Amino acid sequence: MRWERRPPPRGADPLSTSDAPRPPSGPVPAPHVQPPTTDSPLDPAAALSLRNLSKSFGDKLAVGSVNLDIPSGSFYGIVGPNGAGKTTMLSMATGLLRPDLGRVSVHGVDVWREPDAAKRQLGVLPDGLRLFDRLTGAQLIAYAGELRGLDRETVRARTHDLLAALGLADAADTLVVDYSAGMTKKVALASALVHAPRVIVLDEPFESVDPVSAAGIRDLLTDFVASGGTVVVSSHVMDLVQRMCSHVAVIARGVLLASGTVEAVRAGESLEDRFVELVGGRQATEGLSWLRSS
Ligand SMILES: Nc1ncnc2c1ncn2[C@@H]1O[C@H](COP(=O)(O)OP(=O)(O)OP(=O)(O)O)[C@@H](O)[C@H]1O
Repeated sequence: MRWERRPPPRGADPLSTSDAPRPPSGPVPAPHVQPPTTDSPLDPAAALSLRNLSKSFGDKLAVGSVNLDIPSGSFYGIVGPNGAGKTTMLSMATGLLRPDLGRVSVHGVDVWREPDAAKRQLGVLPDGLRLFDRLTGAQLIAYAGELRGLDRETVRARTHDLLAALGLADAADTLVVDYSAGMTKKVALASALVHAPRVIVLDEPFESVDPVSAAGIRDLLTDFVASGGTVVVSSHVMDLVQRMCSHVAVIARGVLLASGTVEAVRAGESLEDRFVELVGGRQATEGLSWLRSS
């Protein structure tokens, strides 16, 4: 499918790291080059601008004072260990979860003060999204398009294009409840794209998706970025992020440890090695000696 041409991406950002407190143990500090701070104004030129974004669940700090600018036209990876706060951060950034503190804007529009205007610019694939699964794939995408105010003809044409682009044409009239996990992910992605957003935010988009479909989704996202759109993707697969993304942010225990271009963050190492260094190394498995065969 084709995407509208948009202004070219901004130049690569220098490495930046958060001014937020570091987790209590382990991480190796990254070089520190003028990151946005809690007091910096939201950056209207950024696709997403996060300031002092914070959220606790009871006593548990899920996200602590994240400051981050995601450049327009970037393919931005968010990486972190399980429970790091990625989903919580992305949910707050896209208007799905109200922050305790902080602000976020999408192309200069405040997500929590002007939610309708902000959400028109956003396409979101949340983790574990519940869908109206008694609709067919085609009906679900069309429903998402009409909710976004598109006229019937545009919805019909885009639904057709998206089903074809994501390899779901043969399942267009199948109920979503009968889709596999990977097909469900793809139809949710199609529903997030139908209104042609400027910024696409995807939480674990490749989970449960077969390699051929994953390559198709990657191509679609790469085309979208090439046409001036911005993609933000959380993933645990470092190799994929290193190959696919122009920028990356590393988050652990709710704190941003490093952010910037992939080249700058990995600093000559593989992203995976750098990630392990930043988040505090591997976990010991000595305690599982009973699991080893004798
Ligand atoms: N609704 C909730 N209620 C209570 N605690 C929550 C809730 N959502 C998240 N948390 C906690 O907040 C922390 C961050 O969770 P989050 O889902 O944002 O992490 P994540 O980086 O997306 O993890 P994963 O990679 O495993 O998906 C975790 O400790 C989690 O247990």
